[in-house]
Amino acid sequence: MPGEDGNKVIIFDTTLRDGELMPGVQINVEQKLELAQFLEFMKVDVIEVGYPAAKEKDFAALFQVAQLVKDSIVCALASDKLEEIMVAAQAIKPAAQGRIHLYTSVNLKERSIHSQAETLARIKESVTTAKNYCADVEWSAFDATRCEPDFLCQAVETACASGATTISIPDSLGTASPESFAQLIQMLQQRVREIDCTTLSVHCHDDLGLAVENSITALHSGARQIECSINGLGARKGNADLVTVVREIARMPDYYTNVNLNQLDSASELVKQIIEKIP
Ligand SMILES: CC(C)C(=O)C(=O)O
Repeated sequence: MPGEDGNKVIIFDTTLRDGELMPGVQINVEQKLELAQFLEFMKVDVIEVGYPAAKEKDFAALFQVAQLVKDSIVCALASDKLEEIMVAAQAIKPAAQGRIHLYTSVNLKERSIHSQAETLARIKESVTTAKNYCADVEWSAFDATRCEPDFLCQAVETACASGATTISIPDSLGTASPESFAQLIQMLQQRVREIDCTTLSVHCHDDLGLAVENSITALHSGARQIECSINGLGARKGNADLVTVVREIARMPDYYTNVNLNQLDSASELVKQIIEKIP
């Protein structure tokens, strides 16, 4: 991975985006602002604030967070549709450090050469377009753990060649085991040479209660960014819990994060209070 220090693990918080997909969770713009400022204060590296093309309030939240937050990267999610990329770019315009996070589903149900070629073309076009707006572009291989491995390699190669600076391998439905997830990450490291020029990220869901273990295991296979959320909020059973991930890494001799360990309990409490206020 690029950068001066290969042992640093980048902490990417998605409480404000994937966290809101947990049944019953809603976070309003003021609460997003409050939590984003706290995440910056505790030195989270990347804050994913929302999906602005899908939710109008996320556009407002992103635009305001982007004006206020200077030390963390402010990130907006978009699919590979060009209209969505433009909305994401507008939402993060005021950011001192902005990121556009793109995703494309790589688990193709119909495995025709035609649909594979179309998907690769969409990845190329979307990453290239996002790069015109923002130097920092993350690309996620949605449903990577259930994708055909040869096609996953081609998709990742395409995203790297088109200029993605971070490649994320999500276990979108939370079906992977630590062994199978580690093997997948190792396979990509071995077969896609260009991945070395990017930061390799993981995004694990907790359907089997393995999101933290899968994320930590991936570090040994070369991942250097972990996507997680405070109190593990996220779609269905949630994402890897940031508090646990950061504490686990702090106990490991080979890796470190920039996150202030003394603020973890307060962050957890703040999110609990926000959830309790939901009518
Ligand atoms: C959009 C992507 C990153 C996602 O949330 C997932 O794969 O679970």
